[in-house]
Amino acid sequence: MRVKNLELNVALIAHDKMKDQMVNFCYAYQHILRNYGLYTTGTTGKRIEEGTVLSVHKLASGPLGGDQQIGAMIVTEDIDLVIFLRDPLTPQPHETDIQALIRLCDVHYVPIATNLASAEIFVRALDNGDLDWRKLRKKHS
Ligand SMILES: O=C(CO)COP(=O)(O)O
Repeated sequence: MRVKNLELNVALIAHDKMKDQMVNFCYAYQHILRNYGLYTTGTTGKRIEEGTVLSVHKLASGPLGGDQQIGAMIVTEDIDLVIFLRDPLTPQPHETDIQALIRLCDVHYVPIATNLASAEIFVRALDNGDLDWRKLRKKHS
């Protein structure tokens, strides 16, 4: 049996048109995701909890500052992987917050998947232990 690993935390965020995709993704990988601390923007988290067995920590809704709250957690090394299913075809009122979040991932060496194809690879990598190096980074931060 796998020991629950709360040392690594995953952020899950989806724009409105991508929320069904996010719920389906979380449903398919809930056996992996349930082993990690899960942090979401507000509406994404609500949808994930309605559609899966997962419990998540819900922050503010994205347009109201949720992306910035996740960004602050990245700065303190409290987020180790970001799955952000962005809608590339719809302008967002908080585009600057979105860009800031992506930038902080690059600053702090946090892997970020912005579409389903990369999300699947990353979640399997997480399960394989490929992101365990993040624990060392947290330890020394
Ligand atoms: O807008 C978002 C990310 O930029 C997502 O926010 P919600 O999960 O609250 O819809």
